[in-house]
Amino acid sequence: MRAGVIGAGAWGTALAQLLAADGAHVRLWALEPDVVEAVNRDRANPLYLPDISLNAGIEATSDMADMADRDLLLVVCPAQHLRSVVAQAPAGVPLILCSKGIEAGTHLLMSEVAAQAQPRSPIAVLSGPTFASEVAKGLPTAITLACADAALAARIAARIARPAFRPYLSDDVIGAEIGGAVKNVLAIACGVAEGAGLGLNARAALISRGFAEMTRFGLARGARVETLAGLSGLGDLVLTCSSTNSRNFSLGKGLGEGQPAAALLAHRRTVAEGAFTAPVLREAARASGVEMPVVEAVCALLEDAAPLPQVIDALLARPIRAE
Ligand SMILES: NC(=O)C1=CN([C@@H]2O[C@H](COP(=O)(O)OP(=O)(O)OC[C@H]3O[C@@H](n4cnc5c(N)ncnc54)[C@H](O)[C@@H]3O)[C@@H](O)[C@H]2O)C=CC1
Ligand SMILES: O=C(CO)COP(=O)(O)O
Repeated sequence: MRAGVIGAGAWGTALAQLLAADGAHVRLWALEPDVVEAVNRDRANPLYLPDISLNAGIEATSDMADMADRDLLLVVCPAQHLRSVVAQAPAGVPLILCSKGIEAGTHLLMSEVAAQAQPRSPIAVLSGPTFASEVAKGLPTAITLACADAALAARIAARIARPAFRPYLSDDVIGAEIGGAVKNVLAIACGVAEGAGLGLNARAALISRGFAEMTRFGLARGARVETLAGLSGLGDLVLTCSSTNSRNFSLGKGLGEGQPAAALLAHRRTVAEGAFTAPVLREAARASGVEMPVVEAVCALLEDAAPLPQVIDALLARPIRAE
């Protein structure tokens, strides 16, 4: 299968590197002409994935028409741009969605957005605990590949699996997407706990109670609990809530240290999806009557709606209830 990757940020570049590891030709669409030039001329993407020497099989382009001869397209743009990016992609080619988020305004998951933007294209979702730099270096990684069509999932898995990159198959597309979207918001919360010096007990509490929120929201949207407890849910939650390698965790750490959200978010080149997902998730959860107090707290901090001590006190003062 001839693969194309749409989006040359850290994750798209790392996935192109993975797919080209066996000498295969991979076409990589980048928004920025500088990125196209650096990949083709220097075999590098210093803007988004520094210190990685890229495989010779990667050919970058800024022309979406160059994707027309691909058998498979990995979509790796920020979630809020997925609709417009997918609309430009060639029709009818299987799309593997790698972005993590929920669309603002519509509350749609990426598979739902892509189905509207390219109704003829089969859809799969690739999501899990996968820091781009580690995948690019060939470090061992496992990931969920979710697709309603088992035969297509098997074909994709055969194309993307490597000795150190292990996809696990699922038919729960919604579940795989909800885990990836919600964990980014919870990683901000854990970053706040780190930045504010609240300790490791607080982090473990946020991970566990955050997972309860993810599960409530996921079940309301038709996800299966075992998907949420798998790589794309709990697995990614644990990864992103534990390390400053996560942009979302780092953003939260800044908030916890008392830096204003507006300053932290201004002029960011790399994407911290949780900042975009948080208000959308709050709206979607409220609309379906799902309680998400940790998500509400993250929104309050991102919007500078209340001082940090007050947000922490409000979470701790919630009524005692059954776990
Ligand atoms: N970096 C990682 O380790 C992982 C990232 N992801 C997800 O992949 C998606 C992309 O993230 P990264 O590759 O990390 O991005 P990044 O933060 O490294 O780079 C930003 C990307 O946004 C693109 N962009 C900016 N404005 C755009 C526009 N108007 N239209 C289309 N694209 C635009 C840039 O061209 C660039 O590719 C996100 O949803 C993220 O959550 C998923 C797994 C791992
Ligand atoms: O999704 C990721 C790892 O699975 C990357 O997390 P960040 O976007 O927080 O860096």
